[in-house]
Amino acid sequence: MSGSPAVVMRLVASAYTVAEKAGAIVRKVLHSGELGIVEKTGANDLQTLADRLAQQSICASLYRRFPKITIIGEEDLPAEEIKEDLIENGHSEEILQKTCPAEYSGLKEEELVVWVDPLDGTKEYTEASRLLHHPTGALTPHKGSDTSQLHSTALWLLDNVTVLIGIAYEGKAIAGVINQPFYNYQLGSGAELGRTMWGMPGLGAFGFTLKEAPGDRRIITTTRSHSNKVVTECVDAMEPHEVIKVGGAGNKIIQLVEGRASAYVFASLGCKKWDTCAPEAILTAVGGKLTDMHGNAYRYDANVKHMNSAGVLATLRNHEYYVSRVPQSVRQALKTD
Ligand SMILES: Nc1ncnc2c1ncn2[C@@H]1O[C@H](COP(=O)(O)O)[C@@H](O)[C@H]1OP(=O)(O)O
Ligand SMILES: [Mg+2]
Ligand SMILES: [Mg+2]
Ligand SMILES: [Mg+2]
Repeated sequence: MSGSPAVVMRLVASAYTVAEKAGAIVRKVLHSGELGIVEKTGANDLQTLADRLAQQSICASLYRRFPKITIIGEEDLPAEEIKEDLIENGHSEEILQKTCPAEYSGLKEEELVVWVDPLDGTKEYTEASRLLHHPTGALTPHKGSDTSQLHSTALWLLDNVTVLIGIAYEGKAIAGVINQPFYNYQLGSGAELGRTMWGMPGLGAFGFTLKEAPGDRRIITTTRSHSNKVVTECVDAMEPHEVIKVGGAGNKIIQLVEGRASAYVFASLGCKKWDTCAPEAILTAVGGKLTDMHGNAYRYDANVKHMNSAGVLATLRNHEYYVSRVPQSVRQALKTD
């Protein structure tokens, strides 16, 4: 490679390190026990101090380096001076060494739209915190006790949490970074927590080992905290061998690419563009697909509606099968934009 790296590669390289910093903020707020929870539209739509700080950190850090990009973050925050210790100036040297796919090498800052979900799986994050900071002391569990059980549940919930930074060009998700702040929780105290995955269609996906779910089983991953009758009806229509209910859109895409699930099915509104942009880029980079329940692609232009009104259907393989199983009643309930 000659000359300076392509703008989009520099942006992904920065987003990688910025997502790591956001992940560290998410861990720190959890340990403080002071979550500062705010209800947005209701009890299942929450915002915490971690969502706020992580978004401020991500947006301010990226804008400092790339002043002309458009960033759309989940949280509505007042414009204010960001504390310097929230700024991340680093980047991943490894990403800068990669060759940018030719079609993206000439993209300009002002053509890129960045979709930021500072904390995906907020509901699970707050539930985990409640368990960990339970008066019976689940933070310091004794083996075999009830608190040990609470502790395990809390850690399992925390594994649902991710930080999502997606990059779009001409309405398409062309790069994505996912940080999973509590990855490796099974290794116990003292283990270094967190990992970062990233991907770009045409270049590949990194930070995990791609694995396909068993071809002879339909394992459906779906919502844990935003279910309703239509959601359940649609999962049942897939004739699943197994259903896994977990939190977070990022987390469910990780399950697809690591072979724990064959399809992510969410026949409801609720997920927004920042939930799906980064996951879609990584999934597409390994040959998968993310669409609405009709099999139509979502667009990520700066001016699109934020809500993914026609649901989310994502697979690594056999997308058409799952689209074909969506019941007529669901198709009618969820119209393509
Ligand atoms: N009804 C809803 N209200 C608010 N956010 C939702 C809703 N449904 C889904 N989401 C967002 O999509 C993610 C995936 O959904 P689910 O966990 O239910 O499968 C959630 O973690 C949440 O993102 P976030 O946690 O960033 O607010
Ligand atoms: Mg939210
Ligand atoms: Mg989210
Ligand atoms: Mg969020």
